Amino acid sequence: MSRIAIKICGLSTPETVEAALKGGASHVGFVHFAKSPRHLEIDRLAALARRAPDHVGRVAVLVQPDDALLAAIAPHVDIVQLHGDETPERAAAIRARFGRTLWKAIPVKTRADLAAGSAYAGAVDMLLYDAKTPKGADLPGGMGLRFDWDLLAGFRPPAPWGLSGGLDADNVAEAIRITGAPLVDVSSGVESAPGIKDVDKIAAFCNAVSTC
Ligand SMILES: O=C(O)c1ccccc1NCC(=O)[C@H](O)[C@H](O)COP(=O)(O)O
Repeated sequence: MSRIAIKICGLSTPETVEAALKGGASHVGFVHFAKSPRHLEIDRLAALARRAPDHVGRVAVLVQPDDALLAAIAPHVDIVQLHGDETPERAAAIRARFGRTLWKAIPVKTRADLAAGSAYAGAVDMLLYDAKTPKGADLPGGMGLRFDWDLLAGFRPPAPWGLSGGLDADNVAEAIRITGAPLVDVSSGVESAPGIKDVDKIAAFCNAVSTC
């Protein structure tokens, strides 16, 4: 396994889950959000999550989930990643009620956006700095967009953190060099088309991270 944690997100087939595991991913991510090309119904999400061994974190990516959805999905994963406009109070309540490790995506376009993470320190276990998607976009993540990594150079995140947004095998080493990210998260950059993961791209991404 790489020194830097790797989350391959938006997996939707057994073959691509296996490719992530073979590449040494520390986390595998599954999206439950109807507008996403990576959306998985709960039974399929659960079946894919079961393929990961205990040392690999299984992450459910959710957007403003209500308690009923959380009750249905949380038993199948180790980590819930909140990727919507959930408040710190709602995040803390979810963590307390469902007993899962909680990650919160922080959408970033400008330096001012980084500050939003502070309010979640103590309420969640990890902050995932991800590129902000355009107003009115169907998806709050998974669009292959990147933000200016220099914003994170010298920045002291208020909690454990990871980097996301527009990463791929060609740019991830530079992103890690600039930001010092301890975890990198990728979706579009290991796809051949939206929602279609590519086993060779997953291998290349994991390989690129392992050289860092
Ligand atoms: O991937 C999606 O379709 C998605 C939908 C709704 C909320 C979040 C989503 N993805 C979140 C992720 O964790 C992605 O890995 C992250 O945004 C990076 O995506 P990309 O820039 O495509 O690598």
